[in-house]
Amino acid sequence: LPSDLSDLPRWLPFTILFLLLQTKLPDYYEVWMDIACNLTHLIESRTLRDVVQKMPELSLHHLHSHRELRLAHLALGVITMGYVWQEGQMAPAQVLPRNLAVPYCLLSQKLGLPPILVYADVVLANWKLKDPNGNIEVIFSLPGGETCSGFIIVSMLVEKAAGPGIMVCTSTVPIFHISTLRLAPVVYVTAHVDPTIFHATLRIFLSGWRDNPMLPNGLVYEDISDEPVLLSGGSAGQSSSIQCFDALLCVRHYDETAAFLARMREYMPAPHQRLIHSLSGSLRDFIMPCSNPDLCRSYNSCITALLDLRNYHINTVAKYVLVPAHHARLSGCPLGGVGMALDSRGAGGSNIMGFLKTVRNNTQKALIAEPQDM
Ligand code: HEM
Repeated sequence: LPSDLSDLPRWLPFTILFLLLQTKLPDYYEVWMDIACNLTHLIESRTLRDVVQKMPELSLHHLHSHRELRLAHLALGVITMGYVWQEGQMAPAQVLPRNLAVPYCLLSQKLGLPPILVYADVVLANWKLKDPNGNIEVIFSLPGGETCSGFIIVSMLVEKAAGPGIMVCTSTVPIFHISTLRLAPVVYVTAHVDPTIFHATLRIFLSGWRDNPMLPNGLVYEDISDEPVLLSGGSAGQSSSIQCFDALLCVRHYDETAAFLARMREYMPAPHQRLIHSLSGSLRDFIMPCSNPDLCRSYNSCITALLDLRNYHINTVAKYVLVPAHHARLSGCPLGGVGMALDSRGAGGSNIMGFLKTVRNNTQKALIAEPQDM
């Protein structure tokens, strides 16, 4: 376990679900909050870039708690995505202006996060209670209306469902309790996320500036670095929960697949990275030679749960990325070949289906032969 247990509340993704109810920043940051809250409107009226350019350059001195820092990172993250992609994929901004770039990079440095919207922002830190019954809603939305909020909330519910599993990972409770992990919330995607809107709108605002043909050289953060910076967009590949399960259950990935997942870890909060690292052990090697059928079955049921999730996810990606891309091509979408640049590649520039199937197959390979009951 990470040695610094004072990290604990920040350490566990699911804990953030219960603790990060910060929805306001000190008044000094009103301008950031106003822009982030009105993002969709400002993008649709194509005025966001003008508004951002006129924004004063704020200092970070009035941000005190970790929660305030995280909320500010989320706010500047959505503003940055809106600024870069306001005009669509065809005309991304090449330079992030100083009044946004400087506080955003300083804040990112403070938090140990990259200066781009990450999963830990847009999902883990982007929710608030809607009513006393525990219903939730997003704090900031990107364009895409209910599809956007639905996508964020479904991902958040997956994190919440993963919570008890993470709890087991960090305790000495017998492993078979992990098989109680239920990732059923992912099925809500189809009810709340419209494939066409996801594909044509939301996906663009989550795109980054690494391996992205629309911003091949990256983005210049004015007065931070003269050289453009390359950063991947937001992806649930940055979910620390799923990587925690892989680590604990010893699901091994290789070559480019492992490299991509490792790169996604760099977009997670440092305490989450440390947790994943500390869980990577030899549980499977311990179970393998053991002849206890219950233990083997419990282990396999965990792997099967992960496998089911990944199979479901592959079908979802086909429905939300590949099918709409095909329709757009058939209908002679005005974006032509250029706008489709993201279709066969994920947010990280990976070949989507090949990558996801390899991850799934590696999960399957972790299954172990169960000994006969004694
Ligand atoms: C409309 C719904 C979704 C779509 C279209 C989608 C799309 C993708 C794509 C294209 C990738 C490839 C890597 C990348 O481009 O970054 C990916 C990876 C991944 N996604 Fe999703 N995703 C969806 C929902 C979710 C949800 C709700 C979760 C749960 C938190 C999730 C978890 C993951 C994980 C963990 C990976 C890394 C590969 C793995 O470990 O299996 N995705 N997703």
